[in-house]
Amino acid sequence: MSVEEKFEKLSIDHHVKDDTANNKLLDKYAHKIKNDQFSFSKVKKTTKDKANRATVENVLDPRTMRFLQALMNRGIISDFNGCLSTGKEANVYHAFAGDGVSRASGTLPDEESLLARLTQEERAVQASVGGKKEYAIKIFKTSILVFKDRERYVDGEFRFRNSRSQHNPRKMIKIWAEKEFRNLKRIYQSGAVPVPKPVEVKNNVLVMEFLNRGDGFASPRLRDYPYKDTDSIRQYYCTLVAYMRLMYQVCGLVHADLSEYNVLVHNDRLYIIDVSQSVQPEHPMSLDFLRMDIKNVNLYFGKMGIDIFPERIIFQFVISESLDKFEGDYKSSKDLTEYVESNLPVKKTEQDEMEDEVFRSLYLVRNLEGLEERDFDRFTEGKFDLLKSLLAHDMEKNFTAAEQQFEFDDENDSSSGSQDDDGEDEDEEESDGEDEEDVYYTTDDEDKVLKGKKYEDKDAKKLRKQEAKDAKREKRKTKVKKHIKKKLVNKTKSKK
Ligand SMILES: Nc1ncnc2c1ncn2[C@@H]1O[C@H](COP(=O)(O)OP(=O)(O)OP(=O)(O)O)[C@@H](O)[C@H]1O
Ligand SMILES: [Mg+2]
Repeated sequence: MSVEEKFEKLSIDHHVKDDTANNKLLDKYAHKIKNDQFSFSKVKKTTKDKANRATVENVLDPRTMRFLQALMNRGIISDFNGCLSTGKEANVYHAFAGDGVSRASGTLPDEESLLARLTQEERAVQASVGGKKEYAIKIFKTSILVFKDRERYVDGEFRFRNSRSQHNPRKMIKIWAEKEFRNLKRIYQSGAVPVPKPVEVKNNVLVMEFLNRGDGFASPRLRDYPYKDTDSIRQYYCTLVAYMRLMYQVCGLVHADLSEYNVLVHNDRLYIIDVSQSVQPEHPMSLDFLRMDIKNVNLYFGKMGIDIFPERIIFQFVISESLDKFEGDYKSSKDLTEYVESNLPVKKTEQDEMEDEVFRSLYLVRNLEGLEERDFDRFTEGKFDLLKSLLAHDMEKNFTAAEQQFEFDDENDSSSGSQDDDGEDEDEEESDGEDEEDVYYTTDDEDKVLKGKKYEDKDAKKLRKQEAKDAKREKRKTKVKKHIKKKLVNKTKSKK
């Protein structure tokens, strides 16, 4: 029996509906996907049979299988078990940790054990009796439909920006998995917000700690969590609001897909998952993503029948730099709840709802530096809302959307010298065929980042350099040209 056949035999625990919907969507638009160029270049480059790249469940193509086998060979994982979830962008599998001992090179992995599937009960027994560490393995799909949607998160994210890679699904997926790994690591190391511990990433395969409910099942999503009472709903709500602020202020990230589906309740604490799309506050759309996160969280908890806080006030709470820092215990949901409750008023009146509606329709920019040329007309027509007041001032000024005024930050004007206008650009230093490199990132206890083969320090250095370069380039991209800024300021002055 072929590997693919064996894999098809594995049953899928849940999300089956999602998968059917996904397939329907894929069928409907399959003819519109232009993948001829992609397969053509691949065929040209290699003499391998196209079947080598065929995927099982859109995920486990032979190459991915080889990575999994390599993980087993290196003793990172032992048994690779069943599928925990089949989602839009990735499948998540269960595996037991290996003994950490590399098999002699050339040892062929045992295909049987790679595809062996344990029942939940067997997993629970092995974990409790054998004391085995469990991992969740997230394998990103290389489907082009899904991949297309990712660009807006990676565009403008200078840590991962690599324009050429963005047109190559394989490279893109690698960036995506790496992005999730690095975001997880950043949050995990902060200690402020619970996330599964990241273990390793290689191409489209991410290994992390498995959050176990204790009986072989994964810990439940917030969406499926059986709350004890209203108090516990309220406490989880406040904790999640606090986590948004801590993620922003301490970890420097906006989740960008936060909802009851991407939060697990593990050992009575909320764990944030699915951070591949999370962006830094510098990302041009970070505030839009944050607003969306807040809306999702409020929508869910509002439906759960508790009092919620106004969206714009949560927004301000998350980004305010002048607000007192949280000084309680990160692990205490009581402390987190108190912190949130003492800073945020409950949403009560119709006026509050109206204000939130206006807030949802606002066009968010970070400041005048983030104003793009194409927005100039909208701005001058008065349709453009600059949230400078919201960004710059603190809670005392209790932001009301209706009171907003345009404000200009011209303090950096002198720094935008004439070089702004010459559009000079640095050379792009991008290497092709990157996806062929055997690069691993791992997190061990000393936070040592290991990289595969001979590229050990070179890669880290390259990445750091690229980040700095991209940051500069990104800044230039969104900088308003000096003459436009002048026009803009003059125009507003004359309006006053
Ligand atoms: N570390 C983990 N421990 C336990 N279960 C996990 C872990 N990571 C993910 N899961 C399970 O897998 C599901 C999907 O994970 P995730 O949200 O990261 O992937 P996804 O592809 O974005 O899924 P979707 O498209 O459905 O949002 C989660 O809802 C959760 O049930
Ligand atoms: Mg998810």
